[in-house]
Amino acid sequence: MTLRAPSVDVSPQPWTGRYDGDGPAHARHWQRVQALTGAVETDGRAAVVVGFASDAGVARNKGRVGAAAGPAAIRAALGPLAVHDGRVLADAGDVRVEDDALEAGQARFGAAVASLIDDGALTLGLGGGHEIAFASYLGVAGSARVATEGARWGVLNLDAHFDLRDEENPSSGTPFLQMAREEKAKGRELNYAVLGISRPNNTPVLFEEADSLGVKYLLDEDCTREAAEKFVAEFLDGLDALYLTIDLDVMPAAVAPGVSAPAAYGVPLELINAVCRQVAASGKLLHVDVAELNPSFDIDGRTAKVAARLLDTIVGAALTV
Ligand SMILES: N=CN[C@@H](CCC(=O)O)C(=O)O
Ligand SMILES: [Mn+2]
Ligand SMILES: [Mn+2]
Repeated sequence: MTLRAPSVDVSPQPWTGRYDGDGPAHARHWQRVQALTGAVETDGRAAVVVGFASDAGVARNKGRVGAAAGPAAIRAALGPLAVHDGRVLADAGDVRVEDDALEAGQARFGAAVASLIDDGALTLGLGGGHEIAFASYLGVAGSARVATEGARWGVLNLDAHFDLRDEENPSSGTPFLQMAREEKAKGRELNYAVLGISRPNNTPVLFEEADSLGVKYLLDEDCTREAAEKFVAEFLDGLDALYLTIDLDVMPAAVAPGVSAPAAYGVPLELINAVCRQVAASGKLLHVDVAELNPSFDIDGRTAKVAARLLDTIVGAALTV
């Protein structure tokens, strides 16, 4: 597969980790990741990291800022993890949102993701607040697979929140309503499912918005393993392609403290990990992103480690189908 560096202003970031030796017996992501500059020839399908270093959406949504440092923290947690298979990982670099220039940053990220999907890559977006989701949407909807070939696609959000706020100013609380409106303008309906919704953390108006848009959702309290896998299987059934977005606040605060809005209840990590594997193993996964990591509220890097572990699960399952 030939990967080309995106034409937007990004450059591959440093990766570090423990060194035990060279060769496959000692392999860790930091040793294997390929810097995506120019054109890179890979052995089979590659997963390509694109960061979205943005505080703008959480700031606009009156949250606790710090998510712009998320991409570097996820790389630092993923770098040391061992690699047991022939997976190929590349790093395109970070799109950086300066101050409040959110829409321009989302457009740059979308362009980068679309071109990498068109090259055949599985793209991994590292947030950033959940405003990364609208940036990801621009990439998915702009890819040839969706825009030209007309793939039936949907977005599965693992999140305690709907993020369907109706606000004049787009933020980390609005991306899925923005997507629904964009799709409507194209004469289509957004296929949107959310797993992990916390009833006390979403007001009635958000449930009404979700119902009026036909959003499928599973409450955090109803997330047994069986119910979650059935929910995801039924959503996947009607689709050719999926965009998976993981808001780390879907997990309990003890597991994911490093977010703007930690969850009192949350969906257990083992269930979120199982759903990630299920989606990646379906062969339909087009793009995934991880949102809301705020390293300044993290405890001993545990949220970053969770993000890295989930990405490791996804890449392993998606590239070995
Ligand atoms: N990205 C979305 N965040 C949540 C935050 C909720 C909260 O601060 O309690 C939302 O807007 O609903
Ligand atoms: Mn959330
Ligand atoms: Mn969210």
